[in-house]
Amino acid sequence: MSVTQKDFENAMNQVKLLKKDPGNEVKLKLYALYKQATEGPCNIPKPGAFDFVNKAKWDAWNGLGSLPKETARQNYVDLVSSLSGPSSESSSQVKPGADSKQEGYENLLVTSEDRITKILLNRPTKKNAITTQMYHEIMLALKAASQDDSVLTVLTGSGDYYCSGNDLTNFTDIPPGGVEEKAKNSSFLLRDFVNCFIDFPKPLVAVVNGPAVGISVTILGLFDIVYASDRATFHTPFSHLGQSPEGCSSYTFPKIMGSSKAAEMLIFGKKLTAGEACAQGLVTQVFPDSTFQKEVWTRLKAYSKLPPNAMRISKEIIRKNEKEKLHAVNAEECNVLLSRWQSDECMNAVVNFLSRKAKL
Ligand SMILES: CCCCCCCCCC/C=C\CC(=O)SCCNC(=O)CCNC(=O)[C@H](O)C(C)(C)COP(=O)(O)OP(=O)(O)OC[C@H]1O[C@@H](n2cnc3c(N)ncnc32)[C@H](O)[C@@H]1OP(=O)(O)O
Repeated sequence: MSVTQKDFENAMNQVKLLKKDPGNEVKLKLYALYKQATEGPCNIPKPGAFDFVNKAKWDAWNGLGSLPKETARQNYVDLVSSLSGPSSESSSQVKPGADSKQEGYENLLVTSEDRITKILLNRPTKKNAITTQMYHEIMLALKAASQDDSVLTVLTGSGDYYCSGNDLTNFTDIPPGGVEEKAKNSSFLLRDFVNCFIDFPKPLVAVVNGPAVGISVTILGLFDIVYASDRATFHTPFSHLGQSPEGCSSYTFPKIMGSSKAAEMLIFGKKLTAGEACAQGLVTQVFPDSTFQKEVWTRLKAYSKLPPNAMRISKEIIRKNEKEKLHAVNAEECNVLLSRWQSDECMNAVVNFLSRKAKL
């Protein structure tokens, strides 16, 4: 059976999550198959003999001759699957039954207990800022949660923050194709990431244990319930960062809180307290921090005993008329960001953040 574009994309994501370095020879094979699958036969001039790295890459790609794109795609998927082996396979599968902890994620802790799958952002020293790898891990965890035996899925953070948004060092890892290539890849990544939330089939709950920034705030409009500690704050400083709204917030926020309140947050970066966010409908309920975990988990355990099919079908009917619109909004927001990320305003803001400690 031939592989689909989705299989190919999944394989690309798997490569980023490989625990063991597969070695240069395999990496060259992967590179060559990827280029052949996406661009066809080698179409760039042969690098000079002393340009060792690019020459090795060129040799590997050129060596595939006129291998059809479809076959290259198939070979790429097969190679990745042989590298992933059973351990990484199991990392994206939730074992049915109680109390299982899934291995294989670097900055997430995914557990399944009492029919609830909990995805914990687990990078507390960086306030749970989301690295490129974490975007992929969260997508894999959501995919696994959508297929496991749990009936509710929870996203929460470890330490004092819920999440400080996109890790701003994601801007520093510029590939040979330059900022434009990085921006394009990031735009696809962001689109896929947000799509996973739009399409998630089970009730999805955010347990906002502390301050939330950027994308961790905007995607809240795609959750079914948002519980917040009274320590939590909600901040979307997009203009300060030379960026623009994502996570479908340009559509969900005005709908949830009205256009002027949404503008204060999304254009002017007004930070809301948990109480304010609740009054504006972004948060379902606020709990005192001292009893937050106990009260929330007691409530969620009770909800998890409700008939799962009824909950899933109710979610589907509540959301289905919006899905097409949300996908269109997501695509448009990612497209706008593609040029925002290449703007001076954005670059300067990122440089300011990254150099702030050096200035102290
Ligand atoms: C062209 C390339 C495009 C690439 C794009 C990739 C895909 C993008 C998808 C876009 C999606 C989303 C947009 C957003 O989310 S915008 C919001 C981004 N977040 C921020 O602006 C927050 C930045 N952080 C802060 O303002 C502060 O750190 C804080 C969260 C208010 C906490 O302040 P604090 O004083 O209490 O703690 P601090 O010492 O600053 O932080 C502790 C360590 O954590 C590091 N850290 C915190 N947040 C981030 C972050 N977002 N990115 C990277 N690092 C972060 C901080 O640097 C400290 O580290 P260290 O101890 O100095 O090593």
